[in-house]
Amino acid sequence: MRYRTILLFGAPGSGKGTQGQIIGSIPGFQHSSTGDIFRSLDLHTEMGRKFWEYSSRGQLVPDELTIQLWKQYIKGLEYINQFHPESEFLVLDGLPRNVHQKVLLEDVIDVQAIVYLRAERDKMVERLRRRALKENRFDDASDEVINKRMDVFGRETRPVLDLYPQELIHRIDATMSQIRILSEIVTRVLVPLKEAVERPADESLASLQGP
Ligand SMILES: Nc1ncnc2c1ncn2[C@@H]1O[C@H](COP(=O)(O)OP(=O)(O)O)[C@@H](O)[C@H]1O
Repeated sequence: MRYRTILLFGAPGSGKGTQGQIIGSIPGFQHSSTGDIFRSLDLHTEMGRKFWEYSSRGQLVPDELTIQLWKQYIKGLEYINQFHPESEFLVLDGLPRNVHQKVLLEDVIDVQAIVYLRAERDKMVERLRRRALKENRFDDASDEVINKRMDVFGRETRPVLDLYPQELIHRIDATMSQIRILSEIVTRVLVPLKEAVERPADESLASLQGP
């Protein structure tokens, strides 16, 4: 069974992580961020070193490694009973990040909606500079690395959107307040999807129970 999936899509600094964390606290939605998974690695391990090596230069970690790590992580969540794919949506943040990753994931995820958080590049660069001060992230540490990451988004990640059916894509202005962005995502995407999966079960239950 492929995971029912909502993609959180947007450039670095668009606010995917903030929204993803909040959405992940709503019952029925499992947030999974590849950036968070990478940052949780011990930098002394082979995988941790690879992450540091690429991300500190503003580059993507190689695709096979990324997908392998993510699959292990999500299987682990299923195994310890923290993710229930038969009843929950996966909210994927930071994956797929290029066309090859999209292809590698095709037999694993069933993309039912895409939330695309959009803002002008300058706005997002400004946010990343502020985040660097607050969160001490080495991939936000210099304008050079930040600009490199924005270029990678435009060149490798943004084209992925063109490969999905356009009716799945919900474009949302990432410069609005966080609560308004959340409200848009909830009403335009989460409620309709959740009600659509719950409806058949309810209806069949109702028919079992009679009038
Ligand atoms: N799907 C992915 N493929 C390759 N590298 C990734 C992927 N997701 C995250 N990374 C690595 O982790 C870094 C941080 O990612 P993330 O937390 O999503 O930050 P941001 O959205 O600000 O770029 C990326 O710059 C990249 O090096």
